[in-house]
Amino acid sequence: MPSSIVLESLPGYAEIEKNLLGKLSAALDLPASQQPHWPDPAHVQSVRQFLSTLPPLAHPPETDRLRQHLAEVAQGRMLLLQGGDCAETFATSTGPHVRANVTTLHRMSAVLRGGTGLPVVGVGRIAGQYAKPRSAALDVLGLPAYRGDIVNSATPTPQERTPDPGRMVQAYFHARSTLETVRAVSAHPDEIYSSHEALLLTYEQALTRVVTTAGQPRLYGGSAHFLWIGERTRQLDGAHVAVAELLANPIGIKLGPGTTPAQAVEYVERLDRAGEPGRLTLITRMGRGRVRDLLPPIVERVTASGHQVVWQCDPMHGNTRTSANGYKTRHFDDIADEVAGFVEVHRALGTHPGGLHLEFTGDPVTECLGGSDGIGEHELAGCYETTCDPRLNARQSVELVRHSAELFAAGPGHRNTDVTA
Ligand SMILES: O=C[C@H](O)[C@H](O)COP(=O)(O)O
Ligand SMILES: C=C(OP(=O)(O)O)C(=O)O
Ligand SMILES: [Mn+2]
Repeated sequence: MPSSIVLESLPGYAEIEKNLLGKLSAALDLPASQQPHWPDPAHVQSVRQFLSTLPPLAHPPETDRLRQHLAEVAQGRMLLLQGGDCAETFATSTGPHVRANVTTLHRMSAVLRGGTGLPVVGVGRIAGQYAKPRSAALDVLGLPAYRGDIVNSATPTPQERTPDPGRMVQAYFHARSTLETVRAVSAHPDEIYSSHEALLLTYEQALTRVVTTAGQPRLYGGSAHFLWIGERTRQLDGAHVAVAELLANPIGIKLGPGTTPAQAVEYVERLDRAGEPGRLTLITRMGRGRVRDLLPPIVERVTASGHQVVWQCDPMHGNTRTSANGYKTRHFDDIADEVAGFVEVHRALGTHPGGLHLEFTGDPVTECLGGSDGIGEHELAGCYETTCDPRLNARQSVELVRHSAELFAAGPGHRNTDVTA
């Protein structure tokens, strides 16, 4: 197999590279939802140019390793555990916070592995989860909504809420330092991969590189190993899907209760053109009350299409509510019940429930209700720190995974590992 150095020196290589980058630009010309209104487009261009000269944060050989793990998940031999903050902030990209999240993810993985007998690949919502889609353009004060630290500040003043392109550079360096901590606390083979929602397309474009792997030049998103498309940006005629389609990274897509089985098949055909097991993760987030009804026809149609996807349950985003005292929150029991519904559906259809996508932190926050500490509405104010969605704290996270492990263990994957015993 020719090495990338040899290939890159061939006369036609520049043309191949230009062609791939041209496809990326064409995808970026499509309508894109949830992008900030930057006040100074020239500043955006100079930031994009600067970021494009920096080394990627995720290296293609690591990204390829994750692809191999996800192929195992898609084929029922492994589980995927993904999670972290809803919105990482620059102020909390500190050693203690990152360490707390990563060590909690390790503990959760160990509990899931121990409880199911299946190997687990861990992916953090980490080192890039700085951009947030919002339901409304304005907040309750009538100010532009906070869209994540990569765009503007959570501080409620008109000046702080004005999108600032310089924040993309800060995000890059915060992600770099976060990765340093992740690597320091994750000795091989407990490698933790990075992921975030590929929302802010200027940032994603600036970090995309043409890289030759296995003798083939391809576009690698360099901002993280795994990128997902959010519920609010999954339009089939939009830029987010078109960009993701071009990338060699494993891709996820959130599917909310409005997703039709026909749409799910279109996503699979667009985002897994080569029919590669685990290339695509379908992250369903239906809500506890609807998962048992809405998921089966989607799973049936996708299975009939022949594509081998990773089925992952996000039991957080369909179960958000406002407490009587005004906090955006979620109840542990609702979260646990959506996981149960997800596993029941996959067991009934003979498909592999591939894993979980959670919002959690290792910090002792009081953002979600319930769990063995019985956090009630009046406790929410005690330590409510998120700038966007409520996260499970360390104790609730481990408890949820322990409960989930019992469900994930009761299936064919577990029996297979037991057969040799
Ligand atoms: O994770 C994210 C939130 O669910 C999303 O940003 C929407 O939040 P909002 O309804 O508070 O805007
Ligand atoms: C915004 C998020 O989720 P969704 O796109 O599913 O609403 C998220 O994961 O934080
Ligand atoms: Mn969220």
